Amino acid sequence: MVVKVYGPNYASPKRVIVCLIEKGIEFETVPVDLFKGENKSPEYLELQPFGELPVIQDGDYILFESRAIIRYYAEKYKSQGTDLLGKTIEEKGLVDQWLEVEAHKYQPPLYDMVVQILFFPKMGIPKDENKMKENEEKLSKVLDVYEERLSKSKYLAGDFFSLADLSYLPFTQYLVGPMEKGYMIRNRKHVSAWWDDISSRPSWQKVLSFNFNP
Ligand SMILES: N[C@@H](CCC(=O)N[C@@H](CS(=O)(=O)O)C(=O)NCC(=O)O)C(=O)O
Repeated sequence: MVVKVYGPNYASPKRVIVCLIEKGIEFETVPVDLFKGENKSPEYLELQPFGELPVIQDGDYILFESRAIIRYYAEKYKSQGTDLLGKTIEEKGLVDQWLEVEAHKYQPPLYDMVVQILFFPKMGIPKDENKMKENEEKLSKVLDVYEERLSKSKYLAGDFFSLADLSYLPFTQYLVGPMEKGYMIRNRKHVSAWWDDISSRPSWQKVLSFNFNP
């Protein structure tokens, strides 16, 4: 059964897509246009009651929350493609730790900035400069922790690329790309080297090359 990924144009679904590519899992995409409110349609809400992207359909199995989805496929296809979970229970613990840090410390301030810089202008909503400054300061403190960690370890969970690193790809791409805040990465030597390493992976380059139809 081919996995259906809803909302390929957006960052959280890309977190799932890059994982499927790393694992060599066949998928197809179903466009969902947030600006047309298609994520609030009854059909979509039937799949994802919070009306957020992504959701996947794998036969009768439906799953939402991008990090739950990548954990599911990393486990289900553990012996296929790149091992993204670590080998020992201690490594798995560190993968989970840095995945949780990404979800609860890195993503929230960055998501607020993404919405303000990339979404608000399309919706005619003015930026809140104070909020932007506050979020950039929060994100900067989190990146300082990564700089320290990555001065001791090639990847966040250890000397292997894992879900913990993969999870950072979509939104950090926004940061260094359309948000024009790449200096937050480049000003940190070890974070910069880590970003160059993970973002140059063929899987992520493939995601960037897709011309997903909105
Ligand atoms: N924790 C969720 C967050 C999903 C989420 O916020 N998705 C955004 C799209 S993206 O910018 O994260 O890619 C969305 O649907 N936003 C529309 C909305 O919240 O109504 C996940 O990781 O799947």
